[in-house]
Amino acid sequence: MTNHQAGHLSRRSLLGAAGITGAVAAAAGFGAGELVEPKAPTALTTVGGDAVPFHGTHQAGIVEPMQSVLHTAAFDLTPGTGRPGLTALMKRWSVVVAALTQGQPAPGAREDHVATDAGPNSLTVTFGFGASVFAKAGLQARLPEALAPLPAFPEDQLDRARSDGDLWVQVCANDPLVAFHALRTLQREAAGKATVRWQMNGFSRSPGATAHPHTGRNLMGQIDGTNNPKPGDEDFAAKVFVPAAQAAPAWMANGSYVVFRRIRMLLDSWDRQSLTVQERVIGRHQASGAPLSGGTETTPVDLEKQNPDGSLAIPGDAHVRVAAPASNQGAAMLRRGYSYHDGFRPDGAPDAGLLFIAFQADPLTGFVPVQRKLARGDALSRFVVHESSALFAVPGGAAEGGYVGQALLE
Ligand SMILES: C=CC1=C(C)c2cc3[nH]c(cc4nc(cc5[nH]c(cc1n2)c(C)c5CCC(=O)O)C(CCC(=O)O)=C4C)c(C)c3C=C
Ligand SMILES: [Fe+2]
Repeated sequence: MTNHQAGHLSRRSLLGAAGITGAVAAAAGFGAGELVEPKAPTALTTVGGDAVPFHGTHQAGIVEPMQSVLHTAAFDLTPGTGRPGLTALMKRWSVVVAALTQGQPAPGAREDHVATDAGPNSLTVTFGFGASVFAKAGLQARLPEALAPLPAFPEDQLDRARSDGDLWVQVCANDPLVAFHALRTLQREAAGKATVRWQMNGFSRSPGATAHPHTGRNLMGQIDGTNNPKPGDEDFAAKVFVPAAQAAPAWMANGSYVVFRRIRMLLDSWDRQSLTVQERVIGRHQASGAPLSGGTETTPVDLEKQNPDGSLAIPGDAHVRVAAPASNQGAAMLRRGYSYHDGFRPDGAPDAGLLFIAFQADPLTGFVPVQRKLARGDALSRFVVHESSALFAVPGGAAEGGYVGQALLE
């Protein structure tokens, strides 16, 4: 039993006792609640103490379970930074992140105490390079073909100021102060070399929020992420990471490509649909996440299954049908999206949706064909608007004493 559960139980039993004595308490002139002893302070739990290694074959923040808080930002190099400045920045960012992810202060930086006592809280920081940085740093010869600009998809309403960028950072943690502190530290360390181009904030379920942990939900209420490739799958690495042996360019060995899309949900319109319509749009039951073809959340989707009247159990334009690898020559990606809410728009509608983040070995055989198909025939597209877009090369992880991007920059 965790400290939290113990606290909860003792409070519940105390409340039970208070129920019995409530009448006596009221008669004595104070509420029954006041008889409840304050909960004992909870020590730093395993949530706060959890640390994810920074060094490794792959960067952290890709295969790890999602944390509850996301900050993601793109930086542009300041004029004149060039390759030496970029190299110095990646070295410095790596040193700082290696420390912060282990709950240590950033070496050589003034301690601001924003995250003091908070523990590492599963902090991960993932770095990427956008196509635009290669010319600025004199690295055109090392630009991966896979970083070719994403095509324009029908119905895209992209804000270019909140798209693309030279460098990408994804900061994830199970504590908002830890996440903010990491992002702010990265920004400070970039002074004179790079400035923030855009920044967005996302959230997911808190660790321990449910006694039956399952795949998280998005702001439409759906369980989202069920049919993601799983780290235990035989072909997981081939789908998500650039194989070291055949990496082209070689510096992308063990790296990945991340597609970022800010996708606003038209929640007022969504809320006006019946549950039946909502479930047919996705092809899964809302409460359980089970496919409309039957079973439980984890039952494989049966795209052939028919209803007694001969109609398809999973409609022809259902999101899971159109997005499925089976409908896209096996195209797959690891989705690690976060919800966002940026208040309300002038018309009163929530400015909210999904910060879609998907890692794959090659976007040209991952995201691009799937999004092409979704943009043409996905029932969900009536309820979403793609507002920002970016593609970044995410190099492999740093070795002890090394830094992210070393193979590119040296
Ligand atoms: C181009 C790729 C995709 C975009 C963009 C996208 C947006 C998007 N998706 C949901 C909600 C769900 N998606 C689900 C499954 C799913 N989605 C994609 C791809 C994109 N989604 C894939 C490849 C899959 C898996 C398909 C399969 O193999 O079955 C699901 C079902 C649960 C799950 O498997 O994750 C939901 C729910 C939203 C709301 C959204 C844009 C806002
Ligand atoms: Fe999806």
